[in-house]
Amino acid sequence: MSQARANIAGARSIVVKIGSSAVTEMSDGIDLARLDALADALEARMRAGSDVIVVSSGAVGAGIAPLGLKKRPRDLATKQAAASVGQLLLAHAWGTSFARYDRVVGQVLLTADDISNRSHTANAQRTLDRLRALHAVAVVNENDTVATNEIRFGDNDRLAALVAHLVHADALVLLSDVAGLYTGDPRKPGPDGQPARLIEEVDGPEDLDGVIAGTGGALGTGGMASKLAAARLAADSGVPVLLAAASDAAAALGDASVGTVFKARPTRLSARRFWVRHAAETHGSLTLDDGAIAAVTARRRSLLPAGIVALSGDFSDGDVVELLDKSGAVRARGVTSYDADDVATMIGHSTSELPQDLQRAVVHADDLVPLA
Ligand SMILES: Nc1ncnc2c1ncn2[C@@H]1O[C@H](COP(=O)(O)OP(=O)(O)O)[C@@H](O)[C@H]1O
Ligand SMILES: N[C@@H](CCC(=O)OP(=O)(O)O)C(=O)O
Repeated sequence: MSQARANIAGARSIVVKIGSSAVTEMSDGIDLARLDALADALEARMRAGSDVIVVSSGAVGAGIAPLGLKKRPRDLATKQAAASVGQLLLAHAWGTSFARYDRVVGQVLLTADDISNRSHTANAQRTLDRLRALHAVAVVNENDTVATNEIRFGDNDRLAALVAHLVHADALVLLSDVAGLYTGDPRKPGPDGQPARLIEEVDGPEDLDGVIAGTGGALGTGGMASKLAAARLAADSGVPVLLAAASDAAAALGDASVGTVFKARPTRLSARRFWVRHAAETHGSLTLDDGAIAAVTARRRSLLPAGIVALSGDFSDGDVVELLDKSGAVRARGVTSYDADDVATMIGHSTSELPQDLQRAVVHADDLVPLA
């Protein structure tokens, strides 16, 4: 067995994300038998000594049938209505299922703002820690009824990876309706007419060459692309990921012998750079000339005002901004040392031309993270 699988099998703290497709059915709502089987596997892992946090999707899926809807709604208001009905049922179902083991469940609903705002992050972290200390299992979901399109995590794969980072988990397990990552959408033949193949191990980006990450099922949100993005995010924080079928939960949470394993990067991003890269909300952008793009991405230099050609947004010093190239592509993110009004006066000037109080870099190299 590979080291990454052994690390997941032996992880002391683990975040387990359960997809909508694993716990809900379009016409019947929550599938209680499948949910019980998942709770059995989660309880077994806790009894074996691991701390487990569950991130459960399925609120929207669970609300579809009771509201008499025919399919997963697309518009935000109906999705939120379905989630408000479904979340209640989902939390109750988890509570009832874990009660078979006298295990208490705590519901934790988070918005992206809770993770990008440092004081909210600390509160969420404290709640999760205390639930663990009290032997209760946290069941986390996005707080769908207040999350608008602009401020959504987008999908629970991303939320689960951010939670894994937040609680310093040793492993992330994504349970879906598919056995793992395939070379292409397993529902379709590949471009060569051959069926897609299961990839057992992803050690780095080179193992994803040619892989087609397609859309999800009728109940899921992000499909395979969001799982790959989440695996990348987890790898950045040093957390290995196992992607497996929910029907294989006992093996996935036992010896990790099933599904696709994503190795974590050996050198993890510092907490601050991880926050800049993945978690922080951005408040504006700076457009850079080609020389400045090369300096900040390839040579890892600080951003000086001479390389800035334009700015947008009303940011304050300490905010995270996007650094764009001239085509508008986001090439890096970083913490600005000045507010937008100051940067506007500095654009294009060399440092020596500026007054003493404006002679620091606009974004210091330590606070700047290039995007691949
Ligand atoms: N390369 C791929 N490998 C595996 N599954 C894929 C791939 N491309 C697309 N998919 C689809 O993604 C689905 C899982 O995504 P999704 O429905 O969003 O799951 P969940 O509800 O568990 O988050 C699978 O059922 C599968 O059909
Ligand atoms: N918060 C939403 C999650 C949507 C979502 O990301 O679904 P999935 O792709 O199945 O993990 C819900 O509970 O329905």
